[in-house]
Amino acid sequence: MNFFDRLHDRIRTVDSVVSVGLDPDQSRIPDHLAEHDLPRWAFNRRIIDATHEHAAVFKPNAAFYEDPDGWRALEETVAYAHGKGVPVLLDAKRADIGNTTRQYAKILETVDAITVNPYMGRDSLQPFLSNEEAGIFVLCRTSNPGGEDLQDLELESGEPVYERIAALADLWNENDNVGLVVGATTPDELEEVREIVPDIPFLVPGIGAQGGDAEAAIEYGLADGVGLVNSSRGIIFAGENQGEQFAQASGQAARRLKERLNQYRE
Ligand SMILES: O=C(O)c1cc(=O)[nH]c(=O)n1[C@@H]1O[C@H](COP(=O)(O)O)[C@@H](O)[C@H]1O
Repeated sequence: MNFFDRLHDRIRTVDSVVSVGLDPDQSRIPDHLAEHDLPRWAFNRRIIDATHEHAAVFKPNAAFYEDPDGWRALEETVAYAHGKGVPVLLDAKRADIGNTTRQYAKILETVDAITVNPYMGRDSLQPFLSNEEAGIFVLCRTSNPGGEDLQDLELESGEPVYERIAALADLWNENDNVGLVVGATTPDELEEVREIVPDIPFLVPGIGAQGGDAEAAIEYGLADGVGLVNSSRGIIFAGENQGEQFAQASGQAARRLKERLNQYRE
């Protein structure tokens, strides 16, 4: 079954478009978990237990797992999220020459969806795009301040680069498996990209810690009700100062974000 059909079902089941970002910064994991064999896994397991009822997906960012213990923690985390019935979107922002991307794309046997970087063009993404079952989220207009450095540059046609990426993503969407990443910190750009691609679901990061616009994230991020609004630190570290109760605060933060976003959903 196509990823976006599965996501549609998941969103309906939990009545939520919240993507819970699993970015377990080791310097912020509660002290009482430090003695655990894999503190990041111990942390994530408790976060998943507390938030899964509000999670349309879990989105681990690969940057937080790139060492041997991290890989094990990620493997456990993905399996556990799947055990709870929650799809996993790996935020890896991948792409390379085709021969290398063919290797990268094997991760889609383990996770349900991935973020990819369009900078190297279509052939660098083709092994991902060819996977009909997976969700492939192409970076379009990112939420960080430097997102404007390249993505806002005007082409000869007068359109900014991020709009061209959106138009290209539409062409790349032969398998109905492409999404776009557009940050909530630039609501005008969200609106513009939505006009170019009415039918493509967005992953909208930048809510919470980055201060993005939740209403715009829903108004423009969803296509036919399908899309994702991510918060990572705002959920997983909501109970940072609450010791062993930390996960309970994360559950409440996820539920509050769900309810806030649901006010704007039709
Ligand atoms: O691809 C992403 O998810 C992403 C794209 C983007 O434009 N901005 C952005 O913040 N992200 C990711 O979304 C998450 C945001 O985390 P918080 O700011 O803690 O909610 C991080 O994992 C970022 O790497």
